[in-house]
Amino acid sequence: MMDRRLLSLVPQAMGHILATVGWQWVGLVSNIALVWGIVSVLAALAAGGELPLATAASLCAAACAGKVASSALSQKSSFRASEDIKFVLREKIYRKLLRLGPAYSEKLTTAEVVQVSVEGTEQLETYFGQFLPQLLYAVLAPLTLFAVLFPFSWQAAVVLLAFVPLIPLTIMVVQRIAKRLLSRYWDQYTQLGDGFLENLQGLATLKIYQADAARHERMNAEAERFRIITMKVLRMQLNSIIVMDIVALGGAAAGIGVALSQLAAGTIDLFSFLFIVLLSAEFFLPMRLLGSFFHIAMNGMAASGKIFALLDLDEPAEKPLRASAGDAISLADVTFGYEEGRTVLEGVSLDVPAVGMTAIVGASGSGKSTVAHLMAGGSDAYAGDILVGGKPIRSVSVESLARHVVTVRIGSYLFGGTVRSNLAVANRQASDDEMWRALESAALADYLRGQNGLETAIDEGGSNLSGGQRQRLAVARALLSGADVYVFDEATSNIDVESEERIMDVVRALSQVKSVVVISHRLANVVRADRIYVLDRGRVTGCGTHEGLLEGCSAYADLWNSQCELESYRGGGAHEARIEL
Ligand SMILES: Nc1ncnc2c1ncn2[C@@H]1O[C@H](COP(=O)(O)OP(=O)(O)OP(=O)(O)O)[C@@H](O)[C@H]1O
Repeated sequence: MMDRRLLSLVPQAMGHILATVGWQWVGLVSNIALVWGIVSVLAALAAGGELPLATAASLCAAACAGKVASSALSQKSSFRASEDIKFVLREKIYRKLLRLGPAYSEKLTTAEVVQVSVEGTEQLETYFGQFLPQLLYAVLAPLTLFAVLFPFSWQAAVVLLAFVPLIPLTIMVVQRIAKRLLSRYWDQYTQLGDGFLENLQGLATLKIYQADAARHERMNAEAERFRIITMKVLRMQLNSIIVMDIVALGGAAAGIGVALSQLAAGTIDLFSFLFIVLLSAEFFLPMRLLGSFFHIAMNGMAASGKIFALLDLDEPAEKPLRASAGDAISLADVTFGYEEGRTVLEGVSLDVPAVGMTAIVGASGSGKSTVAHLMAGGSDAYAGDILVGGKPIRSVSVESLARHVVTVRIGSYLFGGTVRSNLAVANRQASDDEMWRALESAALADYLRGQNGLETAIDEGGSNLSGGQRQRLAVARALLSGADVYVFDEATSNIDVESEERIMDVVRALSQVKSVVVISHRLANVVRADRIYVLDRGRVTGCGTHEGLLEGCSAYADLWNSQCELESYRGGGAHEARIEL
């Protein structure tokens, strides 16, 4: 109930929780005083004596003022107890995701992260602001009332107090069922969120293939499963509230029954009887209210389990990477698969020198992009060694790695905004001149001069640009980043041949001063690379220069010849060499 780890997240909350309980207690004392004032008038009225109106009126007025003030102050403290939790948790989740880096999606889904950080933290607000103060108050209030009623009728006070623990006992029984049910509820909730997000992202594709109706039905089925589990949760909550009500009302009735029998026997007077009757419900109200908060708090606790599981995920070490003259990337005997039982790379060894162009070629599906994925720290789940600047990549912080290696691939994301804001993502300090130079290099400057220059509007995902323009803007952005290693993964696909040639000129110039890795289907782009690695079904089957590979690597020669045939058929004829095998 009192989760130490949750409490340690916002240590200042405990003070506000205690203040809330204190003000609630002042409210209870005011209530007792109010009942005292009313009962003294009623008892005097029944006895036919002089009415203590002046004393009762001043007591009631003071009690009412006390109730109003304590209610306002306890609400204020309750708000203070909960106000930090959302901020603290969301900040922790955000920072954790940054530290996990691109590999985070291997461990949890985006929908899961969104749900725990939005709804999960909302429910924890109730846990801190309402449930925890109520938990303490629900113990304090019956003990106070017991002490007050004991002198009037110890028997009634004992009976009333004896019924109070039955409510937490009911809560404990419900908690056992609730824990399992709520964990299933959250699983289905995140599953539904996942499906929804995916369908939304792929909506255009679903529409094109008229597959949206089938997806709609699948989502309906998932939503129905979620509805059923939600109803089960609600039913469990309602049933437990009914049980708690029966215990509370039964306890009050038992206490009143004892007091009534004592009144009939003449062992207590009317004042004592009325005092007990009017305060008996107060014994149970705090516990009963605790029961109502309990369900929201339980939901929050279930979410906190997921939040802590996320916060506890192993993260890459925080060592920064110091660039040195010998900086490069090397893979030594790397074996990797995205799924268990399916190897995508097998014993891959390759070296990327600190300066120069390294190319990776191979048939579709041979594992080229997977090598780029690992070079960018996309996964830790490989066997073998990957060294960046001579250090194991696992020991390099995500931030350092991101500054060191930049990847441009098909569909690199463009943000809604302007050309300037998209370029600033890579380098916030870049001047207009630097931005224009990068755009010039990426063969996009002429087009943008005809538009609104750096202020040209870019729609979300770059949807108002052609595929080639999108790609060229992504290349310009990468050039601005000032990284040490550039990985161009099919970065010039989607681009007309003329622009492709211009970009490849820039890539070649870049490789004179930086480390450049080029992954390209089009071998003409890598003919002048310093070293070419040939991948075949996840294995390196050749390494050398273009000329050397044509002679010594049949897989490369096959690829080259088939591309030459295709391009001469299309009338391209861009290649200067053609060998006969
Ligand atoms: N995210 C992923 N999850 C599971 N399998 C994947 C994933 N990405 C790639 N693969 C699989 O890994 C293998 C290698 O894919 P990869 O994209 O590295 O090849 P590639 O040589 O770059 O291909 P292409 O030239 O067509 O882009 C393929 O069999 C592919 O199905």
